[in-house]
Amino acid sequence: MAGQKEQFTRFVPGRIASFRFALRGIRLLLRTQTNARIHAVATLLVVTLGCWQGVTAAQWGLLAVAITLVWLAEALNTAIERLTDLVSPEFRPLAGEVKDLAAAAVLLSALGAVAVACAVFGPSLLH
Ligand SMILES: Nc1ncnc2c1ncn2[C@@H]1O[C@H](COP(=O)(O)OP(=O)(O)OP(=O)(O)O)[C@@H](O)[C@H]1O
Repeated sequence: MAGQKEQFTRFVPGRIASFRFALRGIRLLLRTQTNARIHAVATLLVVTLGCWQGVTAAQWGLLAVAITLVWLAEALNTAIERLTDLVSPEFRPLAGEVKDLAAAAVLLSALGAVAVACAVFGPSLLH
């Protein structure tokens, strides 16, 4: 019983520390990546438009998935870029391909988000 309590008292600060590391990653993303700041503005615009248009719960779900995928791709792209610079600071075709592929993930997710935004907001904006 005492052991379980001790484990729990160690578990909670560990989880809080992990959460703080993740928040540090988000701050790093916003501070260093112009694209992340563009995503932040786009996210605010979409949420504002969604509130203004009174979109349905299902549409909010679609928008949330699309927005999350773009942020996820941007965070992983930044991590991959940094890891590539760490492993291969010199110019290497393979390192370039790794970065291009990571950038492709961001572009694909952004195109998907534009498609979702068009499907959700298009009909009401056109009328
Ligand atoms: N070490 C390298 N070897 C070969 N090509 C590279 C290397 N580093 C970068 N490149 C090429 O330059 C491109 C831009 O790389 P860079 O690290 O500057 O990303 P970035 O433009 O800062 O990306 P983002 O705008 O997402 O931050 C890569 O997609 C890749 O084609």
